[in-house]
Amino acid sequence: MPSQNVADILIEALPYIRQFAGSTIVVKYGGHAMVDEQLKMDFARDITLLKYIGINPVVVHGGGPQINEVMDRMGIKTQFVRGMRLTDAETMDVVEMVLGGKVNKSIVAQIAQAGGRAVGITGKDGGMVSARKMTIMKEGAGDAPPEIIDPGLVGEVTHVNPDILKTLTDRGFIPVVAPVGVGENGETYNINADVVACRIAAALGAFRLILLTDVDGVLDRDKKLIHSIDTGEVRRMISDESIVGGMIPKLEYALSALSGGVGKCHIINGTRRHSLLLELFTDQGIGTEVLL
Ligand SMILES: Nc1ncnc2c1ncn2[C@@H]1O[C@H](COP(=O)(O)OP(=O)(O)O)[C@@H](O)[C@H]1O
Ligand SMILES: CC(=O)N[C@@H](CCC(=O)OP(=O)(O)O)C(=O)O
Repeated sequence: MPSQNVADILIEALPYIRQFAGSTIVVKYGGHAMVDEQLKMDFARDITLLKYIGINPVVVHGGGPQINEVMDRMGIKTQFVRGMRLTDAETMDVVEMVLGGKVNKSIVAQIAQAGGRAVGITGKDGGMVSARKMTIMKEGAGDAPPEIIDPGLVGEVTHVNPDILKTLTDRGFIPVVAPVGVGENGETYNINADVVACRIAAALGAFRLILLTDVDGVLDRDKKLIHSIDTGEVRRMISDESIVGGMIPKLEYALSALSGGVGKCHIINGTRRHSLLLELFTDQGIGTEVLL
């Protein structure tokens, strides 16, 4: 079991630091990994540390549970299909306020407290994330044909222009991106954060893509961690429903990021202290590696 002490991790890290210097690492920070203030501060410190040692981290965050909490308070019902929140205009307003406002700015503030210089943006800034309306195919029960679902203002990414991210990282800033995109006619889209992280990682040709969630990685039916998973196994596990919900887009888009040129992709448990450093800087690594 790897140590959880930062100093110990760093001693083991030296050869990796040399290898990773100057490279870009995209970190998807899932809403379920934002458990408490201590863990959030640890995350901010780990991201800042990466920048200090010459790596360029780009944070793409979610905030699903944080949106749910506000929707609950407002008495608005919410529903997910295949890991996507059905998004009407009212929901879109809440999503944009929570993700682009509260969640984004609190990550920026915590990185600042840790000594880093973060800039919080959404996919709308600098024309970064272009999107169009997504349609969702839901498997029919038994022999029933698949159902086509209109998810409202849920977007699929059509294009990522990474210029703004490159400008920020080149100037020493840490970009923190909320997963909101813009359509051809200026309309706002709610995009699953895993999707945005994977597409940004591909657009940047990232060396690593790390998806932080609230489970140790992809688990089998006995809840045992799968250390590496490839396309065939992902397909099998989705069709026999041992992979469901938010894990579906995570894996599907992680695979497309790898085909898009990302070096390596790992799904790890962000509720474990310093999991990011343990993944990057230890031989054993943690979590699940996704392979083509
Ligand atoms: N086979 C599986 N292995 C691990 N987690 C799974 C699996 N199938 C579904 N999940 C669910 O996926 C969740 C992670 O996805 P999601 O809820 O979107 O998290 P995040 O907000 O971190 O992106 C896990 O908490 C778990 O409930
Ligand atoms: C379309 C869609 O589902 N968008 C997500 C965006 C936030 C997100 O992805 O957050 P997590 O990474 O914490 O799950 C949502 O509305 O919850």
